[in-house]
Amino acid sequence: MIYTVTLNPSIDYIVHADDVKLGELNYMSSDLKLPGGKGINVSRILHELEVGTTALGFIGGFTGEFITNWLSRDNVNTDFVNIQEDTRINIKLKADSETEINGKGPVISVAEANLLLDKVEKVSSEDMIALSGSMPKALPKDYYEQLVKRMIASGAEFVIDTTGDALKSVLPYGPLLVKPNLEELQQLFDVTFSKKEDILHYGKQLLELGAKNVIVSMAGDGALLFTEDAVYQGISPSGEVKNSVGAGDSMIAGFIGEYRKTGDVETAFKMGLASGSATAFSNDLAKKNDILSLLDKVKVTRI
Ligand SMILES: Nc1ncnc2c1ncn2[C@@H]1O[C@H](COP(=O)(O)OP(=O)(O)O)[C@@H](O)[C@H]1O
Ligand SMILES: O=P(O)(O)OC[C@H]1O[C@](O)(COP(=O)(O)O)[C@@H](O)[C@@H]1O
Repeated sequence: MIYTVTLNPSIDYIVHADDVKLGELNYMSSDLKLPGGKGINVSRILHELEVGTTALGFIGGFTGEFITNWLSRDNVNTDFVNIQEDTRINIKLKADSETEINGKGPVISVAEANLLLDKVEKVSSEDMIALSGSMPKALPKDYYEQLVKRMIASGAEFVIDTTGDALKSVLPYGPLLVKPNLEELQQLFDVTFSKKEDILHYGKQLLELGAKNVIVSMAGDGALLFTEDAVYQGISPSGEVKNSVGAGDSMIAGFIGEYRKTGDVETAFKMGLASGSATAFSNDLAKKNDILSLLDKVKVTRI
């Protein structure tokens, strides 16, 4: 079973507007509400790929109900901790350019936080856990580290997709995969890349700090995979981008789902690239057939 953990789920409110003028009344041309939050997206894609998954995390209020109803309608397993406050709403404004305004997230009580720690302790060595996304401010700064300590005691492997100090703090515990995008990698090391060698250098740094595999994702420019033995360059297929929200989460799901089946990082990387692009080319997250039809168009070379 692959468990995902989303500490700060969201309704992603996708708003299309042709011409937005700040300070004036604007009308939407169309809108769409989707369940969001990084771990939930990972679970939705794993389910599409027919990999057993259960989404864990904190969920609350009418917004939380929207998410649980959606997931239950799609038969995605969940085992959330129900919290007192409302799950957040993240605004994704698609006008001339794409603007995102993510909510801070609800307050989570100490008792609620402890319930999730107790849940992850019950995983077994056969399971994998994907920890994804930002933390609501109310949680202690070392909450991700607390989660990791509790679950690796069982021997389960974990992957983590978060940023900054929360990411740095769990690298020594040996995540199977971390997947910063270019911007997140620069922020993590407080640097600005000017050439490809910079990306290669800092990608390898993450291996040295403890990650077993690293993917640096670069949106339409594909991604780089760093393993113990080699570096691979992945080229994404081209296509019409409809909504790239969740492309990174889809990439993680594609990678870990395939890795569980084959144990082969290169094939897993291909599935990750196809899943990320298939989501970028869809309004919602990708469907299985969209992902599979892109697999042949993904190119991976050892560099
Ligand atoms: N415009 C695009 N065209 C083709 N593939 C894309 C595009 N945007 C994202 N992808 C695919 O999804 C992956 C993850 O996207 P990226 O935007 O880098 O992640 P994140 O959503 O975490 O910022 C990319 O490496 C690529 O494979
Ligand atoms: O937890 P964070 O970092 O605030 O991000 C949450 C947002 O990220 C998403 O999971 C999308 O992430 P990616 O585009 O990086 O795959 C949205 O569904 C959600 O609104």
